[in-house]
Amino acid sequence: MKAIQDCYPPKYAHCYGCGHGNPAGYQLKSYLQEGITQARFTPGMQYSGGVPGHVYGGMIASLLDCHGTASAAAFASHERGVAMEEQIEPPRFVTASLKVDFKNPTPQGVELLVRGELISVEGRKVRVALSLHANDVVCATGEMLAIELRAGA
Ligand SMILES: CCCCCCCC(=O)SCCNC(=O)CCNC(=O)[C@H](O)C(C)(C)COP(=O)(O)OP(=O)(O)OC[C@H]1O[C@@H](n2cnc3c(N)ncnc32)[C@H](O)[C@@H]1OP(=O)(O)O
Repeated sequence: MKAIQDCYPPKYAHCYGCGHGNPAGYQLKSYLQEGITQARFTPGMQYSGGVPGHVYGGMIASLLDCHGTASAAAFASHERGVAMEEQIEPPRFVTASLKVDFKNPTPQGVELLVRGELISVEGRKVRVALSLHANDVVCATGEMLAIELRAGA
């Protein structure tokens, strides 16, 4: 299955979160399956938080950020009855607002699961509920408002 981010036009390949053309970035890949989006990522040990063995909060927020905008694009496409990979110029979303709740420490050295569920699509505005899991424990939850870029942006 093609990742949502792999459907973006080449000009977005530099994205720190997901760009395949950014060797210093995460190169995150998100997938929409049965109404839920998922991505898996293991942060390097350099993303240590202040407490030894815990992942830095900003890293967690950035995973939710990139996965959330990819989710918004996939959910909006699905609502319009067309898959991401079927479009020459699929919709692109940026984060207008991202709220993160840190529920439990996120352990380092563990593969993290990031999930997204659609809350609503309202014109160019898509709201996504996000969560980040480690070893089946919910470490963070979030809510994003993503806005679709206008044509030509
Ligand atoms: C393309 C590759 C993207 C990769 C994504 C990776 C994830 C990211 O890191 S994105 C980077 C961080 N985000 C940004 O830099 C975005 C900066 N902000 C902007 O560019 C603009 O404010 C933008 C595009 C979000 C909205 O601007 P614009 O297109 O002019 O829309 P605008 O008319 O102001 O707002 C549209 C609607 O959204 C609402 N809205 C906009 N911002 C917010 C907000 N922060 N909170 C609540 N509502 C908002 C407006 O009220 C409006 O609602 P309605 O249609 O009901 O009146």
